[in-house]
Amino acid sequence: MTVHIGAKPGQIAETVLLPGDPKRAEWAAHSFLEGVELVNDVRGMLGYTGTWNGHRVTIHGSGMGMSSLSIYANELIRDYGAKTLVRIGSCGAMQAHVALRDVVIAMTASSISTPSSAILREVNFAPCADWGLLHAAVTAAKARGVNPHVGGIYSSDTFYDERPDLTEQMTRHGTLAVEMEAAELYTLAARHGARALAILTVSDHLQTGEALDSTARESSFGDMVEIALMAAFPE
Ligand SMILES: O=P(O)(O)O[C@H]1O[C@H](CO)[C@@H](O)[C@H]1O
Ligand SMILES: O=c1cc[nH]c(=O)[nH]1
Repeated sequence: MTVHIGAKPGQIAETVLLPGDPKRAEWAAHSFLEGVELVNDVRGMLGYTGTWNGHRVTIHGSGMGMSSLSIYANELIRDYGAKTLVRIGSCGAMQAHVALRDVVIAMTASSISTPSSAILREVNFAPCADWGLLHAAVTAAKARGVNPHVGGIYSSDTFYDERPDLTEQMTRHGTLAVEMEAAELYTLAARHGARALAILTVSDHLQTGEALDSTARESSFGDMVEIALMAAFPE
């Protein structure tokens, strides 16, 4: 047990899918895994372990924002031995050619700062996805008939952003979408020798103002979960 995860040693798999929303962890575990066991509910942050095609997988909420993700990713990697961490999140599209329900795979994630900035100090570290996972996710998406957008995203510290100039600059520099966790996940994985990837589904659009309702969000997230599992365990 750790401060924030009640699982016993051995109850967390080496491969962990990390949605921000603990309820998405519950839904994905029961929809895609077999032999599902609840392994954490400390603070309502649900984590489940089961199998997918015979492979052990944990699906565990990360909470919203890099500070929350940092707590769970640190404990999962350092205390439970997680080696592959795939974020399965929602995001806001920043480009006209990225549409609602599209899948975005983050090659890299820009940020203003992350919880790791204090360690990295003057270095503008470039957090990047694990190449093997990224390649496998693109292959998996295409095999499912999904054409993902692959490129840079922005990991924001705020959901209610009051810097339209910043959004404008990120958009101008080709950033595909905004979310709130990937930059710190990639940085922590790099520090601890783990593999990480963020696969996102577009839930709203910054340019058009369109947004999925909560039911549509759930039904649109299935592709993302399957792509994450196929990328973690390629044939
Ligand atoms: O849907 P999740 O995975 O929570 O991801 C996005 O949604 C939350 C904001 O609503 C932030 O956590 C952001 O990164
Ligand atoms: O962080 C997020 C997630 C979805 N949509 C946004 O605009 N921001």
